[in-house]
Amino acid sequence: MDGFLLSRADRSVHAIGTRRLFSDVATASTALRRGKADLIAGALPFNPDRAVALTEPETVDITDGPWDAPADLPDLPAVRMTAQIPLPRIHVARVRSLIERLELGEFDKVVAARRVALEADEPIDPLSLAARMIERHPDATTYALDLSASEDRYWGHTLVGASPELLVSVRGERVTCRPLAGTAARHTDPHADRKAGEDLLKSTKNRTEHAFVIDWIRARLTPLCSDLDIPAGPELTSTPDVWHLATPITGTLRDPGTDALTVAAVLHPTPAVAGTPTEAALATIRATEGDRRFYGGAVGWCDSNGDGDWLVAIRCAEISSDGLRAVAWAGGGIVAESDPDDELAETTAKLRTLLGTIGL
Ligand SMILES: C=C(O[C@H]1C=CC=C(C(=O)O)[C@@H]1O)C(=O)O
Repeated sequence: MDGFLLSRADRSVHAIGTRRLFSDVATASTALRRGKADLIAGALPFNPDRAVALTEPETVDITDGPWDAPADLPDLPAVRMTAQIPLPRIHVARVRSLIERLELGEFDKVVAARRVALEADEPIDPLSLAARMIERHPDATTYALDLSASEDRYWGHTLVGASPELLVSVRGERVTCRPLAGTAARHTDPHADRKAGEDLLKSTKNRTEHAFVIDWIRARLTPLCSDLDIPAGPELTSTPDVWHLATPITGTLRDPGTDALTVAAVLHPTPAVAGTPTEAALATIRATEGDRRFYGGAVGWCDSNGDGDWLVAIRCAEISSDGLRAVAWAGGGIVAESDPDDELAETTAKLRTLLGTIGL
């Protein structure tokens, strides 16, 4: 796939071609400010020290409403799961040992993720997968983008997902964030489903997990924003697969010249994907999981006015250049009160976003 797609219910951005590559956020932001680029689109990796995948595209098509997929996209092939990394029982054991370290006070929160490897006999077309995700997750922001602009090992790889989590949106001076943290699986029985949501909203463990994210966003936005409006407690939101705790946050940029890409880089990685304190969480994630690549990163666009939308790159898969292999990730925030088996079940529910879309 050549290009970038970000589709949500009210608006979609579809960009094609590469006019220019950017090695880091500062260079990209400077190009926008100096009028050397009209729009930059792409992704920041989970690890802020690794290479970004940011480009100025050749053409950009911005339309109202979700992306209107062409009728001639190839069908999605049958896909099979070939590995779970780590094995589910190892994920449970890993979470158990993280809880021990949390109880000792080594850190306050850490996000533990696992991944599944997928194989197909025919290529998975990233845009076909995106079109299917838009249908199945109309309230999420579906994204699909070429990662080739990053390091060579991403040549021809694409990232496709449907994220429910807005990292930041900037329109003029107005900044909006909608962090998520705290999860419960949905149920088919409406009564049980409603109760699962209500229980989540009351859960001290989940509210604690959520509060770390809000504290981080408050601390990172305070130097950048005046009139920061952060509700006292979270609200409930849902995807077809899970309930989440969400907090809608708004603020006004002190310097109207601050662009959306810069704000995204200041906020990333929030404790919704890393943990608290951030450095200790990142070191632990690196040691246990290795490189998360672009899972848990940020994906979005920013124009020369500084406006833009950046989503947390979750509920996604990275597809190989031949389209025959993919890796999907899901993680969950671990705090001292977490239960290891529940955490495994939570990642399974989150993986449904991707796996359910491809018929697994
Ligand atoms: C890290 C993920 O979800 C984040 C977003 C919402 C809820 C989360 C949680 O409850 O742990 C996570 O912070 C993921 O989907 O892989």
